[in-house]
Amino acid sequence: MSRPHNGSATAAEFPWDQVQQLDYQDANTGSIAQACHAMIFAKTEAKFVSQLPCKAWVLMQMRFDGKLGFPGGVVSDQAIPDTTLEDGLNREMEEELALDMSRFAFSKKHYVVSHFCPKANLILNFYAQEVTEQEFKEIEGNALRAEEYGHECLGIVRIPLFTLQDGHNGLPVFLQNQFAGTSILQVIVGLCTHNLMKPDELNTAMAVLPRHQGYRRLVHQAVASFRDRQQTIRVPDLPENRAVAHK
Ligand SMILES: O=c1[nH]cnc2c1ncn2[C@H]1C[C@H](O)[C@@H](COP(=O)(O)OP(=O)(O)O)O1
Repeated sequence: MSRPHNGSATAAEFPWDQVQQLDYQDANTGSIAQACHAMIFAKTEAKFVSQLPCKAWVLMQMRFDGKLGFPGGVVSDQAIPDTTLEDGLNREMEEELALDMSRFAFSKKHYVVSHFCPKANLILNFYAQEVTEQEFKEIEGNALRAEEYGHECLGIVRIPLFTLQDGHNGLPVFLQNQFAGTSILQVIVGLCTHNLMKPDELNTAMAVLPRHQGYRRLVHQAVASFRDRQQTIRVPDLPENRAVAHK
């Protein structure tokens, strides 16, 4: 299978490129593997030590390899094939989180963005689903009883979406962990597309990611394409968007 279509092929400067989503069968008939991962989050009024707004609880996991990542996995290598990408994602969510499919099944409406890694010949599809605070706590609790808990998933973590007064501890420090695949990019894209990160916070995040400056272009692309698909979702005022608007 040839390289997936990409609006701006500048992969040389960065190992990942945004691509249009292929369907499950396309991946299975070619040599490209596909993975799906998902962000589950709940907006909250809760405050950290009664002062700092938490904004949202965002679920990630400590993986078996010591890296942080979202629940999910490869969906194109199954002995019994999944029918769709979302079937594959939901199968992974049941295995890793024991997610109740009667209430929280992922579908196309939760799709956010896809990136292709030519080196690994792998497409990484990303989804996000908002739940209530009560549901979030339930999902966290259930995850301890999941089949993969203690194996592929060594723990459930929440992203600290606040920065302490020193301007460093909190989100900036969290972002310096090791992340699997594109998951650090997905964190930022997920927060921006779902209005959980303001432009100044995005700039702080980018400043602490010197190894990942290529993500700035990809965050901009991902937010723009998400906005095109979901007209009703307000797009954060990214610096790049302002530059485009002023042209
Ligand atoms: O959360 C993630 N976001 C993006 N890419 C990820 C994430 N977690 C892992 N990865 C990358 C790294 C691996 O190359 C593949 C497969 O991921 P994994 O979840 O380990 O899948 P399997 O358990 O092997 O099915 O994606």
